[in-house]
Amino acid sequence: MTADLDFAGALVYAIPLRMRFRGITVREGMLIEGPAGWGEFCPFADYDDAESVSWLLAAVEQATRPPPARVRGRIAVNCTVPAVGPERAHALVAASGCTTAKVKVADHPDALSEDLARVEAVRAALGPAGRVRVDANAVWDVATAVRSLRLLDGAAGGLEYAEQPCRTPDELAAVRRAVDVPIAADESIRRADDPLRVAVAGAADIAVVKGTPLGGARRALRVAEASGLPCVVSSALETSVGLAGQLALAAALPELPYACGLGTLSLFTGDLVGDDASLRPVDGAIDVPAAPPAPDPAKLAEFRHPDPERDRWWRDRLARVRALAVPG
Ligand SMILES: O=C(O)CCC(=O)C1=CC=C[C@@H](O)[C@@H]1C(=O)O
Ligand SMILES: [Mg+2]
Repeated sequence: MTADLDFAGALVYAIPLRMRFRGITVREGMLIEGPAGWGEFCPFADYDDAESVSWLLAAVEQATRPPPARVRGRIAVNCTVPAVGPERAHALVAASGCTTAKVKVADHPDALSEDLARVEAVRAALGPAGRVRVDANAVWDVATAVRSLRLLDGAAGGLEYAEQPCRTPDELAAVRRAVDVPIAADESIRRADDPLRVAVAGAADIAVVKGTPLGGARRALRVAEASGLPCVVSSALETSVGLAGQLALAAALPELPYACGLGTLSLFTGDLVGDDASLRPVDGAIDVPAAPPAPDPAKLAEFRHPDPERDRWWRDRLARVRALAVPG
């Protein structure tokens, strides 16, 4: 299946972010061309080779197969608010055109007062009809999650949901029993040994499905079905090339009751496709492209990784992950 892919000609990119997100300030990855278009291979540095196999499968699916059948052509998205001060958070939300915002919280051990101020500012920017969700990226213990979520729910004037407050499904279930805020599972699904078998029903109200780390749109659709829960599609900070695959997933899900976390190009200083093809939200939603957009040569020249050692690191990583994906 991978014989048609131009692995040797894969391109390594580096795009600075506008603000630190998930501990990174520059997003790196690779673009790979195949018979159906371009795919993006961009596991974060903390994903080891074995965990990166599914990221490669997502790139291969997109470069070799057409997107799955869609049931919608436009995807409502949330504004993503990193761990920034309240003024910046307010400005980001006000400029986004979105009516839902996802606020990063628990960025460091003493973050709660900053988190409360950020959430209040986001509510003020959205007005009473907007929706505010938070994401703690699995760092709280159960007691801290329960205490923090009660306070954040108050500061937000009602939270839509809390994403991955703790690490394990058992901890999520305990938090879910103790608070009124709905719970969404993210890392419990995308970093599970077998996302098709992970039991999040009972531990969560909502499943966050990310097509890129889950092995592509088709595999993510199976994970969504196996979860038995309403789903939110969320980005893994791809350029427009990889985001197209995530939008294809969001377009194919039978039900999509929540805004998706796919407005993340606002965190980037640039993109790899032309400005007219860049998958940025307009009025809080993104139109699903018919096929993954092709990179623009001028943008590739601008964002080609400037460090030859880093370029080599990505090529070596791709070779190792390919060897794991296709043994022998
Ligand atoms: O869901 C969103 O609004 C944006 C995407 C997002 O938050 C994430 C993207 C990439 C890595 C993750 O740590 C992070 C998440 O935890 O959901
Ligand atoms: Mg998350």
